Amino acid sequence: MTAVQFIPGSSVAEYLSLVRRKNPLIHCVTNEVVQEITANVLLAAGASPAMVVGEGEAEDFVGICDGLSINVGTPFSMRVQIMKAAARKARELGKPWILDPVAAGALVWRDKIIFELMRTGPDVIRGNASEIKFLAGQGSGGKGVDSMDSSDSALQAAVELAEHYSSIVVVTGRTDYITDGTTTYSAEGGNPLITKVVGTGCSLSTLIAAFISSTDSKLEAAAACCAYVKKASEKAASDSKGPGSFHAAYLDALYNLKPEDFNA
Ligand SMILES: Nc1ncnc2c1ncn2[C@@H]1O[C@H](COP(=O)(O)OP(=O)(O)OP(=O)(O)O)[C@@H](O)[C@H]1O
Ligand SMILES: Cc1ncsc1CCO
Ligand SMILES: [Mg+2]
Repeated sequence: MTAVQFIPGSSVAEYLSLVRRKNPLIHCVTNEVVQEITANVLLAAGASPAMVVGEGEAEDFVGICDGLSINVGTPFSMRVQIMKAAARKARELGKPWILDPVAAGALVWRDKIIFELMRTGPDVIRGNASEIKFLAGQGSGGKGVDSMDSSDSALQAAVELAEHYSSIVVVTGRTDYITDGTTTYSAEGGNPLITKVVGTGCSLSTLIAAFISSTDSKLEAAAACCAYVKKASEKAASDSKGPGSFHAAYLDALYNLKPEDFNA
């Protein structure tokens, strides 16, 4: 059994402050569905998004950005070449990068791409429970892009995946687990309404890129990011009537939450 610890509020405050101070530039190679929420989540939290996806410039931009987020949500051959080249460049330059393995387990072509990207050494792999279980050799994936499993049931898979790829693994759900295979943090709370807004997982991955780009303590920073998002999700749910108003309230909550709010 893996021992799990909470990320303390003081750490959430510390890493959120670092993001706000550094305002990291995050290179997003993500899917068509979530471009808007991804850019706005980064801005609201205090980072700077840039969707540089052209074949002539994506690789060069890795040299300019502070962190890279790769999301395989809507792959096609040119996009795949660009993702692989950007990932290799990040590895070569030592730039932090995160992989979001959207719908892992659902489609053979996509799975091959995901495994190749995982072998390129992401600092963090962030997925929902079904994705993480599949990648660890358990289960057959979710319902398309959605999870069919609880994050509790994926904790052991996350630990094994982290050990195997020497990467941090974040598995999200009712409870988020953040592990490097040795130390495991959890972030609890939030509100299930967040799952009714598309791209909240994808944009979380990109926000984790911003947090890990702001410090060398990447595991703690990734856990702090999850706890920050859980709190914003709670606040947004209490200020909204359904998915539409939640979307706006969530951006407002990310923007208005202050590091001091986590010290209490
Ligand atoms: N049952 C739940 N209760 C509270 N929060 C949840 C629940 N399920 C997921 N979340 C939160 O929703 C966010 C997205 O996680 P999820 O596991 O749904 O990602 P995802 O399936 O990759 O999302 P997407 O593909 O739509 O971007 C995370 O912040 C997570 O903590
Ligand atoms: C709905 C959807 N389809 C491909 S990617 C994506 C965004 C959520 O992962
Ligand atoms: Mg996802």
